[in-house]
Amino acid sequence: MSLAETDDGPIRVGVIGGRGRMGAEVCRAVEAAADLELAAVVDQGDSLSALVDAGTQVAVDFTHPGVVLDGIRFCVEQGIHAVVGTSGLDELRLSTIRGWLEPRPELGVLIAPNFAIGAVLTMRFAEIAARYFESAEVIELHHPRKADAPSGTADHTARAIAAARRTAGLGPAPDATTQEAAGARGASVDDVRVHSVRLAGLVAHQEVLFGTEGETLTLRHDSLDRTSFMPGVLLAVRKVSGLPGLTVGIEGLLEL
Ligand SMILES: NC(=O)C1=CN([C@@H]2O[C@H](COP(=O)(O)OP(=O)(O)OC[C@H]3O[C@@H](n4cnc5c(N)ncnc54)[C@H](OP(=O)(O)O)[C@@H]3O)[C@@H](O)[C@H]2O)C=CC1
Ligand SMILES: O=C(O)C1=N[C@H](C(=O)O)C[C@H](O)C1
Repeated sequence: MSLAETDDGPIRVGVIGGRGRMGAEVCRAVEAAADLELAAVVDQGDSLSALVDAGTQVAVDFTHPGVVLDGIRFCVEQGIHAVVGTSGLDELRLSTIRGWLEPRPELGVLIAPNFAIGAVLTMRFAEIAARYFESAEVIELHHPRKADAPSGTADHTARAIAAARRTAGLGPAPDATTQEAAGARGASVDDVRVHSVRLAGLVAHQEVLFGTEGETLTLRHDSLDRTSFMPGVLLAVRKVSGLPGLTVGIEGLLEL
């Protein structure tokens, strides 16, 4: 039996980055779920082979953009399904992962920029709203220990807005700025401005601002605690073995 096959017992879950902020929360959530078993916890300095030794069927990765590909590649080579929350997986990296999966059509890798239901809905609402407004900007706000900027969620949101604007035939958002302090207008992600705030006391938050003649629309989501991500992570863990290939986002699992 390959590691990814189930024997109708609890799903054996391994957590990569299991001593980090998200990884530790995932370990607690898995331990509290009757249909899941925490089989292995791997962190910096540990060998990924512990996942295999423990008979891991689904690995969950919350590590760092610099190492996430190593974990995914290892899982695919070892026949372990993977659920990945780590940010920094751009289109180029996604196509590399698709290439690794080609010889393993039975395996599932699910990557989500954000597992919180409110964040998933915010991205969907933003995509719907985008074509009705001349202007759109994204502000993401996070805890100061976050390694990357902008956040994966903001990057995904901005690209979804940009795609919807293109489909609607909208041109660039109006902006007459000719003089600015470096960074004052944020980063340009697919021509959508994204502003990153890092502030002690915050967890993970995002505002999407839309504006047109005489009105604005603001979408805001707040993850006040990392437990907000757990229902989405556990849903992905339960479903990934039935989703062969690469899946991006949990929208499909929520039937949005
Ligand atoms: N998709 C989503 O819903 C969410 C995604 N995230 C993303 O998840 C990632 C992790 O975030 P967070 O938990 O806050 O970060 P942390 O830094 O708290 O956790 C990452 C953990 O991974 C460990 N690690 C580093 N390298 C390796 C390696 N090669 N093998 C195994 N473990 C390793 C780190 O160890 P050490 O500290 O020693 O380096 C650390 O314990 C980020 O990319 C973040 O953006 C976060 C929240 C929600
Ligand atoms: O690092 C975090 O904390 C988070 N990272 C993800 C991202 O980069 O979008 C998801 C969420 O914003 C929390």
